[in-house]
Amino acid sequence: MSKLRVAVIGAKGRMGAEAVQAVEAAEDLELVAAVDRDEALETLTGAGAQVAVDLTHPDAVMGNVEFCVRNGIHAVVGTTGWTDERLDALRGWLADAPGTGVLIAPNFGIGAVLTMRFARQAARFFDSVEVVELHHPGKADAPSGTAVRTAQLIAEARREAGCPPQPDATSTALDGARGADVDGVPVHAVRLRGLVAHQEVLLGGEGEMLTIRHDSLHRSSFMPGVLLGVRRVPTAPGLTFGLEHFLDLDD
Ligand SMILES: NC(=O)C1=CN([C@@H]2O[C@H](COP(=O)(O)OP(=O)(O)OC[C@H]3O[C@@H](n4cnc5c(N)ncnc54)[C@H](OP(=O)(O)O)[C@@H]3O)[C@@H](O)[C@H]2O)C=CC1
Ligand SMILES: O=C(O)C1=N[C@H](C(=O)O)C[C@H](O)C1
Repeated sequence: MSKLRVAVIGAKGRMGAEAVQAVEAAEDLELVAAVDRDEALETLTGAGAQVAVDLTHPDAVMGNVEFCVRNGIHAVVGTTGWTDERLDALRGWLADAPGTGVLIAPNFGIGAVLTMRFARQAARFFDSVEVVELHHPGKADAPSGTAVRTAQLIAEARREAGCPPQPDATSTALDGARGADVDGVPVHAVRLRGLVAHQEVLLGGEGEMLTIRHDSLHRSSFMPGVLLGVRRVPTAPGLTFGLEHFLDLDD
C-alpha cells in the first residue's frame, strides 16, 4: 500500500521537530516536506503532500490552513488561537472544498483529552471550578488553548445542568489576581522554566475537593495523537474540533 504523504509546517520548532521525527519513524507515512518561517507553502503542493501538520504560531496558522484547504491538503492543526471568528472563516473555506478535512486539536495528549472529558463530567457536581495551566516560559499564548477549551466545556456542562454562578466574594483585586474569565470559569496561567505542559482542574464542594491533573513531561507525549490525526483526517471531511472525536470514547 502506498504511504500517506505528510508535510510539517513549523518543522524547526519544539513541536514541529518532534513531529518530523515521529512521521519519519512511522512506516505507513512519508515526510515529503518540512517547512518553517519564510519558506514557501508551495513546497507542499510541489511535493504532493496529502496531509499537513501545522505547529507554528497563532499569527501564522490561519494563512497556513487556508492555503492547505484551498489546495485540497488535509490539515492536522495543533497551533492555538482559534476564536469563534476564526473557526467561522475556516468553515467558509471548507464549504468550498468538500472532501478536505481539518482536525484542530487543542491538545494531542491522550491524558489531556481525558482531563477535559473528566472535567466536563465532574463540573455540575461542585460549587466552584477553576483551571490552572502551567507551561514552559517560551509559550506565546496565555491562557493555553487547552485551558480555554477545558473552561468552555466546564461552563457548557454547568449551564446545561442549571448550575448557579460560582460563589466569589472578591470585591477588590489586583488586575489578573483572579485569573482570566472564560465563560465564568477562572483560568490561571503559570510560566515556569523547567515545565513542559501541565493542567489542574480544581473542583470544590461542601467539605470536599477534587483535583484532576495532567502532566505532559515531554513533547513525545503529543506524538501518538498527532499520528492518529494524520491517519484519520483524510477520512473526515469538514472540521473536526478536538482529538476526542477520533478516540471512540464512551460518554
Ligand atoms: N495541540 C497540542 O497538543 C500542542 C500544541 N502546541 C501549540 O503548537 C504551536 C507551536 O508550539 P511550539 O512548537 O512550542 O512553538 P515554537 O515557537 O517552538 O515553534 C513554532 C515554529 O513555527 C515557526 N513559524 C512561525 N511562523 C511560521 C510560519 N508562518 N510558517 C512556518 N513556520 C512558522 C517558528 O519560527 P520562529 O521561531 O522563527 O518564529 C518556529 O520554528 C503553539 O501554538 C503551541 O501552543 C504545542 C504543544 C502541543
Ligand atoms: O504551547 C504549548 O506548549 C502547548 N500548547 C497547547 C495549548 O496551548 O493548549 C497544548 C499544550 O498545552 C502545550
